[in-house]
Amino acid sequence: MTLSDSRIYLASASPRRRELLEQLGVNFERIHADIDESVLPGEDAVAYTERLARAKADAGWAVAERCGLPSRPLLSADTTVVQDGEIFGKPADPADAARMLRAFSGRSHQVVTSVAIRQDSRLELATSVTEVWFRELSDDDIARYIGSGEPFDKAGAYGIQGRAAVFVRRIDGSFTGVMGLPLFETAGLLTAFGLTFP
Ligand SMILES: Cc1cn([C@H]2C[C@H](O)[C@@H](COP(=O)(O)OP(=O)(O)OP(=O)(O)O)O2)c(=O)[nH]c1=O
Repeated sequence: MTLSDSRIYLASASPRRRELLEQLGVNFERIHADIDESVLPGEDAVAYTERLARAKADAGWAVAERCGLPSRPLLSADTTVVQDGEIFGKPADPADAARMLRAFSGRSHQVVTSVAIRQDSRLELATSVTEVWFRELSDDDIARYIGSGEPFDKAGAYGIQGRAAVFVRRIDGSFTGVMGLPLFETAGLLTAFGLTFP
C-alpha cells in the first residue's frame, strides 16, 4: 500500500488529531463512537490512556463492522495530563480550569497520549509521555487565558499549540504527543499496518 492510495478510519472528534494526521499525508475517514471516559479507582495515567485508546478503537471498529465498511486500519487516541499522580482531564468550568492552571504554574507535569490502531482482531498500542515545564502564572495570566476560551475542550485546560505556548518554558518528549497525537509513534504503528512514511 502506498501513501496516496492508503485510507484509514479515524475514530476521533478532535480537530488536533485530524490536523496532525493530515501533516503525515494520511487519508482518513471519520467514524463516530462514544465511550465512557471515567477514571477507574487506582488507575494510573498510562493505564488510563491505554484503556481509553483501546476502548475508542473497539467502539469505532464495532461501528465500522455494523456499517459493513471495508477492513482498514482504524486509529484512535487518548490524552491526559498528570501531576504528582493526579489525573487532569478536560476542565468542567472556568473554576476547574483555573485550579488546573494554578497547579501547573512554575512546575512540571506530564502529558500522556496513547494511540491505538485496530484492524479486524489485531490491535497495537503506543504511548508517549512528555514532561512539560510551565513558567509561574499570575492570576491575571490565568484569567486572561481562560477568557480566550481555549482551555475547555483540552486535557489539563491548555493547548500548547495555541496561546498557552507562552507558558511553556521547556518540554522533554513529543510536542505532537502533547497536542494529542504523537506522530513518531503513530507513523511507527501505521507502518506495522502496511503504510509507508514519509
Ligand atoms: C495538553 C493538551 C491537550 N490537548 C487536547 C488534545 C485532545 O483533543 C484533548 C484531550 O482529550 P481526549 O479525550 O484525548 O480527546 P478528544 O475528546 O478531544 O477527542 P476524541 O476522544 O474524539 O479523539 O486535549 C491539546 O490540544 N493541546 C494540549 O496542549
